[in-house]
Amino acid sequence: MSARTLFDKLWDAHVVRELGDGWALLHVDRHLLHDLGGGPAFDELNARGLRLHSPELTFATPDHAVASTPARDGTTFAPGARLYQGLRNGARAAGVRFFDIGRPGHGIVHVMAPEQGIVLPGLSVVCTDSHTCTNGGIGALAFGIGTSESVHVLATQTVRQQKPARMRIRCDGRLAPGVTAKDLVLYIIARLGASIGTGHAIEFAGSAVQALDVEERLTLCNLAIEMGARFGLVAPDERTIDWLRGRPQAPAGRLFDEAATYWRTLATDADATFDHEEAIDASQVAPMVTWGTSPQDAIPVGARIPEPSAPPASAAAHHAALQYMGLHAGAPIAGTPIDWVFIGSCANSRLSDLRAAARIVRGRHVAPNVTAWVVPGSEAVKRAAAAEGLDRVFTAAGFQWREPSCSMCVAANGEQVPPGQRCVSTSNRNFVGRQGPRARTHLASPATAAASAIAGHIADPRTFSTP
Ligand SMILES: CC(C)[C@H](C(=O)O)[C@@H](O)C(=O)O
Ligand code: SF4
Repeated sequence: MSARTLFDKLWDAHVVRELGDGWALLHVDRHLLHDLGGGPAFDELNARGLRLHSPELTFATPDHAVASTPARDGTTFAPGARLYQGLRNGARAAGVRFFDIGRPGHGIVHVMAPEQGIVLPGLSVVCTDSHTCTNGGIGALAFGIGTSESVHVLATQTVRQQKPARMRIRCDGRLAPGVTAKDLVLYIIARLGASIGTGHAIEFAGSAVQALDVEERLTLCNLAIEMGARFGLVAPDERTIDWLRGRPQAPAGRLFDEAATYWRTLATDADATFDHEEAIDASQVAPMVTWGTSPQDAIPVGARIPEPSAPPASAAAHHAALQYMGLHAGAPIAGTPIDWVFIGSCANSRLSDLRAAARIVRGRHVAPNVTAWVVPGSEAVKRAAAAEGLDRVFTAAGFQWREPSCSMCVAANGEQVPPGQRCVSTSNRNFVGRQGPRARTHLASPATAAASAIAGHIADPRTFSTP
């Protein structure tokens, strides 16, 4: 067989039938359900008199519309109670594993699925959520689908999909100290634009990507959709294999070793070709922060807010973004006073993210003008962080330590940044109104968010010595 990319290998392994014009019917190995999509999909399945095809390949977790308040339950955020109950009842009736809040395994769907070993390299994974691409960080064929497609998956365990073009973004060189995967991906989006990946599956490769730990690769692929790509991928390697060994839903013993032997075959062949290639010098990346209302509006934290550039349409958008954000071109972004810090979301709420933030926070205090939250991405992250004492590091510094939820990333559970207020957020979208009506969002890494919480303004994490 001719040389193939990682993406080709994953795709080929799942084609049930070619449908013509680049379309294929794919087998789905893991169908993930969250509270916004899962209940409605079960309702439609039932209304159409269809039966769930493969309950053992379907996994449900409530994440978007549940409160993150300490001691919450599924109904604490009353408007989300129906979604929570719809998912729970639909899952129970259909015999689907439901990871209830407060129980081991619960969390933001894109955090708990790889963490639990539900998602593995080489598997196809779908969810009614655009950030399903996160799972590509361990070499899964993972992509977001719509609710009617989810009903199709429930009924048939297959999905119709058009094969995208293949892109490789090679990142070589070393990330400087204090620079993280979040900074790298914001840098890539700023450089190549928020639509560079449209119609493509992006493989992130090169020495800088190989040097990332697995959780950082999940962060990198999480933002593939913010460059327009429904698939982001990193080839599984020994780090991936070590990270997955012993996960609750992963195979064990000899079966794990056999699976790992297969995973080692998935990397792109040396002579495989891509439809589009880009190269990034990772040594040039600084801690990044966004100034505008698209993830591509990212600049180094030490830079000035850019002047609008031609053509006029983009200049108008630039002005609108500055106005929405209450900022002025030419001013330094660092030093901008803030009101909120949100450390959470499927981009940056894993244990390594909380450790990075805690390193800066330890022994310091949140500035009096700032309300700062830590929302761990899963029950397992929350418990592991607490076992290391990170919860106390944060609370002693004046942070709120909350329960796993999407929370203020999308404010679907009512947890909003108040109108006109400014938030440094470790999430992945800074769209108009994303964190609440008129809320102003600056995307950044956990270290930059932590440094900003302490400083009371947007701050460079490298200026904080860490003990
Ligand atoms: C609500 C959900 C469908 C949505 C998505 O698809 O990504 C959300 O998770 C988001 O991050 O905007
Ligand atoms: S944490 Fe944010 S980006 Fe991730 S699934 Fe939830 S709402 Fe979407």
